[in-house]
Amino acid sequence: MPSPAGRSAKDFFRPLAVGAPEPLREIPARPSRAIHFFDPSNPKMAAKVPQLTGTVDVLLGNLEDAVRADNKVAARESLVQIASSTSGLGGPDGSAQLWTRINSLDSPWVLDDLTRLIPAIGDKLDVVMVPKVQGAEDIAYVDRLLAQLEAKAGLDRPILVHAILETARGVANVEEICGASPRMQGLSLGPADLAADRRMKTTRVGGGHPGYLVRQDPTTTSDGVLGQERPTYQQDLWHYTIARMVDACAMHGIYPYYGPFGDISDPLACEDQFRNAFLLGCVGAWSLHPSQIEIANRVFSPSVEDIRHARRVVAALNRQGGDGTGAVMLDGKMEDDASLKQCLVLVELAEQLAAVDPKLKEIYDAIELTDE
Ligand SMILES: CC(C)(COP(=O)(O)OP(=O)(O)OC[C@H]1O[C@@H](n2cnc3c(N)ncnc32)[C@H](O)[C@@H]1OP(=O)(O)O)[C@@H](O)C(=O)NCCC(=O)NCCSC(=O)C[C@](C)(O)C(=O)O
Ligand SMILES: [Mg+2]
Repeated sequence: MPSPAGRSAKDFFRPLAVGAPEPLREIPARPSRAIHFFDPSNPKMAAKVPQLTGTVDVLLGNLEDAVRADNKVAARESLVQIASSTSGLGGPDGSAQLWTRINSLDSPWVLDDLTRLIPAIGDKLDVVMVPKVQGAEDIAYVDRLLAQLEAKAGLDRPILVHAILETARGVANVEEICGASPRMQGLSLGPADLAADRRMKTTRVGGGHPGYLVRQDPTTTSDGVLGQERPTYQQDLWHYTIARMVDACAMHGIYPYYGPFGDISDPLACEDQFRNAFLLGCVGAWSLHPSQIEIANRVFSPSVEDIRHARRVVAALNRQGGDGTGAVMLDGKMEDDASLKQCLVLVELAEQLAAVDPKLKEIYDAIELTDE
């Protein structure tokens, strides 16, 4: 049966152009807690890139929305200059990955974005983020074009593709988008465009809304008197979409990300939104302002408490049988093969992060287990 992208199984991992690099069989789990957006045409932001390189997992040169139309060419050219001149940025050995968000596929700029960037800095670019992806056909278009450009540029490493879900059709097609190409690295939520496309009645870039709530039922006393207290609980507008993204990504072995939180002045709500996404299965979020990098780095790194608990569960199950099967009691709770698997998710993530973050390594290494 053909894949959603129309390719048979035997052709799925064939390069789409003669001389293009072999597609990857597995998407590497490179830490990407914060994808930090900068406008390369903004001199102040561009000047901050070298100092951010050691502090953030991913730097993304944004060419799409938030870059003025009359700055599109300047942004593209400045990105070429920044990628060529910043040490430690991009490529397999970069201390920060280099991503770009190209203009949308129906825009007048996108063809020049790709034909300019790939030959000039294709060896540095790790991931191309494609906005407003509607279905597998959009990924197929970018996939073939990237293969042609990689072959022409003589690149030996395939550039990966990340799709933003920001239309109702994109959400409806989320599974086929994730499976459309071996280049697919992950998905981000685009809450602002998605809200507009869905005709939601919000005006924010991500985050909640005080009107989206549930209210507790009225309470009555034993005398039948109606109580006045009716607490309300704000709900998460993005839960449904994030949950769909997480399942689609897990099914295809790629990575889900929350996306942007536009209220820079509310770090607490930003942290909560990021943490919800982390707990549901996302590996990172976007940072739009330098102040959001620390929030994402902290939230998307497992806590000391989680790692201590996870290691205790691993140790307890190993003590029992050595192969991690069976059931044990720890702190009054049953732990078994399935809770072990959850704990291993956290332990493996901590190892990946410690490999790139020396401060975190020190913190995780210092955790002591009190059990015998
Ligand atoms: C919000 C803004 C206007 C506040 O910018 P500001 O200059 O007013 O803020 P500030 O607090 O005064 O900035 C302090 C310093 O940090 C710099 N700075 C500030 N931001 C950055 C940055 N990102 N990277 C590097 N440096 C930055 C800024 O230039 C300044 O430098 P200075 O100390 O030399 O004066 C600004 O931060 C910004 O433009 N951020 C990026 C916005 C962006 O990329 N938006 C697009 C992604 S969200 C989106 O597209 C939606 C989506 C997914 O498509 C969909 O939901 O549909
Ligand atoms: Mg958008």
